[in-house]
Amino acid sequence: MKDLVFIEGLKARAVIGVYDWEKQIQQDLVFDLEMAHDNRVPAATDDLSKTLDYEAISNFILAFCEKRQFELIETLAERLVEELIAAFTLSAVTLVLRKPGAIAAAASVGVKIYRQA
Ligand SMILES: Nc1nc2c(c(=O)[nH]1)N=C([C@H](O)[C@@H](O)CO)CN2
Repeated sequence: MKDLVFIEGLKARAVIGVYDWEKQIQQDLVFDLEMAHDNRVPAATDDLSKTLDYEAISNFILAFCEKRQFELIETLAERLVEELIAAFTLSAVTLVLRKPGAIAAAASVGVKIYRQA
């Protein structure tokens, strides 16, 4: 089964970084998610409650970034995916997390993880 629900280019602000100056400011983060889901079920019923609600998941990510603080983007990615799997009963998720302002000479840097429940 190859169906997905995805979120692309979700922009959030977070206190994130290893250096002292980074702990005093918020920086931009950008999230791409692919979440496995059998989309035939919501399509058959036309029922939001049978979907992975991308609005609810986006709001969850924005709230997570607002209230949590980490040094590494790896840690943020791992903790966020753990919470998403638990909160939305995800079976599998791929997360790409970019920190576009981190390296001036690079368009972006980041991590990509894939986790199964
Ligand atoms: N693999 C990683 N490398 C680095 C990270 C990180 O979170 N993961 N973080 C930093 C600094 O916080 C950097 O973003 C400051 O510009 C360096 N390398």
